[in-house]
Amino acid sequence: MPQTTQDRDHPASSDSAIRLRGLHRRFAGRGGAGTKALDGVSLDVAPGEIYGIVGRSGAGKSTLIRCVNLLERPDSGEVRVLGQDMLMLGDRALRERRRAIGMVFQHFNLLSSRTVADNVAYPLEIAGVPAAERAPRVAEALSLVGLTEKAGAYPAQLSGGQKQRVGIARALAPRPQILLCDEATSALDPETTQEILGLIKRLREKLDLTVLLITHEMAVVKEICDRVAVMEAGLIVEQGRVFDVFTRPRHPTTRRFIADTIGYAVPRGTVARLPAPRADEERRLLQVLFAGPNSTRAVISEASRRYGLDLDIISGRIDAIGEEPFGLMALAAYGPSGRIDAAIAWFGELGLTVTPLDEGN
Ligand SMILES: Nc1ncnc2c1ncn2[C@@H]1O[C@H](COP(=O)(O)OP(=O)(O)OP(=O)(O)O)[C@@H](O)[C@H]1O
Repeated sequence: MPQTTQDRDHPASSDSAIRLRGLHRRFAGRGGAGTKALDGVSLDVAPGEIYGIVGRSGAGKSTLIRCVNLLERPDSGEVRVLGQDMLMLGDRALRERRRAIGMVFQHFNLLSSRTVADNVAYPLEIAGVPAAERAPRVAEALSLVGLTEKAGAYPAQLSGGQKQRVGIARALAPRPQILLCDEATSALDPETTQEILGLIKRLREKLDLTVLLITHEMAVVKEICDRVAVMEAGLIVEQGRVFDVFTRPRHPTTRRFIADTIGYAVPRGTVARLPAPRADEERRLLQVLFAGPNSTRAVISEASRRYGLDLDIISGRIDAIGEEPFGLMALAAYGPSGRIDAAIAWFGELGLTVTPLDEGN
């Protein structure tokens, strides 16, 4: 089955740090046809980028990210990491290759009986790194995450954010080129989430890492990712640069994710204070997202003149993704239904994104 994806800014796949092609993975179910966790997924992650995969529970995100280091084997498809065809590797070569791929987990997966330093040393022990070499590598990894002074502590003595720093240090100890983050901030409070995302961003710069992360939170993608893929039912339904996907979402699932993150419903009290529409007109609440050359308020007054509508600005704010700003405005549009539709279509032609808002959430 062809992949229903809408891709933008696809990098040259031969240069990809991670290249996935046509991945299928089905899990046997009780009696029935089973679950298609991956239904033909292709993806390219460029070296040095932070790439986010977002989707609701059950979309197939975990299965996909686990296919990159072959914790999960796809039934069919191609997995290339740093140019290496992973599915061709024997056990020993695969173990070696995995050292270039660090992984960070939602629930940290630390060994409670080991100190912080011994947790970080663990993957080096498994890899057979001699003890004399391990100590400086552990010190280096702990310094990168700012936890040098906790080397002798046990996981139970740490906060959630500190535990995740240990998880990251452990992933970095074998000096990987790629970091996989499986819902790395989902168990953390918002402030600690920001702290960990900031750390991942700094580590990417400092160590030239390529980061692939999965999350169910579009806010994480907005904060940290360069590009994003939206997954649903084992498929990527949309992918592209985060700014483009946020400001011009094409797939309904993406629109819902974006609305949850940046959209705002109009408070009930505000709606109650709006004038009622006349008998021959309709009132519709709209959110207009401005980005690029037409991001000016003049567009609103021109739409009002062109289509003979009253367009009341209820609220507005400027937001940004990375360094790129965009504007969000809530409008109450009054006029005949057909003319409101025509104005919405005209906004669309100008490249603005218009979304109906619920009255009174
Ligand atoms: N080992 C397994 N055995 C059977 N079914 C599985 C297995 N792993 C995943 N699945 C099923 O495959 C589908 C995709 O699961 P997956 O964990 O990849 O989704 P997800 O997007 O990561 O969701 P979540 O955020 O809840 O983990 C789900 O329907 C899940 O129940």
